[in-house]
Amino acid sequence: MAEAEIKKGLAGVVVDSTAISKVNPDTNSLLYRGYPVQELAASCSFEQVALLLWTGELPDDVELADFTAFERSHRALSPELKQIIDALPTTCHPMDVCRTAASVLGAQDPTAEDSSREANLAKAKTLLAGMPAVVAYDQRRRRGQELVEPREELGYAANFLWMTFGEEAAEPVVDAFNVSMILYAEHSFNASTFTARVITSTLSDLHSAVVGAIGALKGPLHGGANEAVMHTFDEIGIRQEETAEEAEARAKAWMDDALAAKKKVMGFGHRVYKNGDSRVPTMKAALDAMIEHYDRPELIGLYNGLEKSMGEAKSIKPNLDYPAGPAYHLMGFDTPTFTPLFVASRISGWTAHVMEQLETNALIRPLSAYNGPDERHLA
Ligand SMILES: CC(=O)SCCNC(=O)CCNC(=O)[C@H](O)C(C)(C)COP(=O)(O)OP(=O)(O)OC[C@H]1O[C@@H](n2cnc3c(N)ncnc32)[C@H](O)[C@@H]1OP(=O)(O)O
Ligand SMILES: O=C([O-])CC(=O)C(=O)O
Repeated sequence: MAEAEIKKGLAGVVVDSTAISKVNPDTNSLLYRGYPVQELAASCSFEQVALLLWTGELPDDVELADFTAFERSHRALSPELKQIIDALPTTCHPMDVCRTAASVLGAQDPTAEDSSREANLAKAKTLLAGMPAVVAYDQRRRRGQELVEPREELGYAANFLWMTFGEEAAEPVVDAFNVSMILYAEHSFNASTFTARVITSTLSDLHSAVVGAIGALKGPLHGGANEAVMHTFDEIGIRQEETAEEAEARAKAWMDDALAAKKKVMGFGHRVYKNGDSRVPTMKAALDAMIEHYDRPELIGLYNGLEKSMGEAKSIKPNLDYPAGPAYHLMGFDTPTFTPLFVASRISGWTAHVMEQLETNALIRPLSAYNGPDERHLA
């Protein structure tokens, strides 16, 4: 067999088609089912966007009301799942709790083995409705706080914040959180979605695909970067008494040192976008709103300092995780909770891909080039 060219990391390889989203690095745009993500973020709720991703169309009033009623009645953490979460050490990463919870929810679901589109859509809706309670409760128990029950009169974003903090969030915070959920929802064949599609391609079940996707998202080269951004801010040092200019100067110096030491700085760079991530301007605007709301100008100084230095030294632009990290910090989330927030959102995209994969399934099984020892024999 002729030697095949190896495409490390599948970079530049088109493995299948999708109608769910279009990432276009040339125009720096992202469409969900044809709609620019910025327009969706400006006008829609996360619930509407999830339905769009799953069904291909934005819901009409009746469809939205049906889903809203379903979502609001499936938010509570079951006593069994709560007990399992309580048994996990608080030293484990919250992504481990998410992964475990998704697996438990699969094991508890009587329709888990039914991979019809109808059953998978119902499972996707149930998972999306149930994950906020897992993420919120896990952060609370680590702080020694009690479970907060969901409130049916609140929308998804407002209720998520309510269950996490036990108080009603201000409107600008709910809006910024809703925007982040929409921006994180879907991004074509990224590593976690591809993982979900690989698992689905074996005709395994939807929950298994989501569990695998959570594992793939955890790494700092993917979803884990939103936490890593905050670790960078912490390493530079957040000094509330500082002006934005003072913070910017320290951040620039930190970045210069980091790049001189050939460090990879999380929150920058992207496999597909080489000219800036299409979602960053919208998330940056949400971060700006949070900075204003909480009156924390020093954080924008850190943000600008890192971005400028990276841009000047390497022309590498921030990705979505860069503004999302400090925005979640300002909202009050603990840093290790950031990637679970990404999970809660991306469940919509992952499950849409599971359903799409099954429509025209082919087992995903690439080839490898062997570079081990030549054939040899025992004695
Ligand atoms: C929501 C998301 O998942 S978005 C992605 C989140 N991930 C991160 O923020 C992690 C940091 N970024 C990175 O590691 C990379 O940019 C990736 C993995 C996202 C994309 O990487 P790839 O397309 O594989 O590019 P690769 O890692 O080969 O980088 C190309 C060059 O840019 C440099 N580079 C890329 N990103 C960074 C970075 N964040 N910091 C410093 N240098 C970087 C690389 O060192 C490399 O330089 P070299 O050619 O001199 O060796
Ligand atoms: O597309 C990617 O490789 C990573 C990403 O930005 C995402 O999953 O949102």
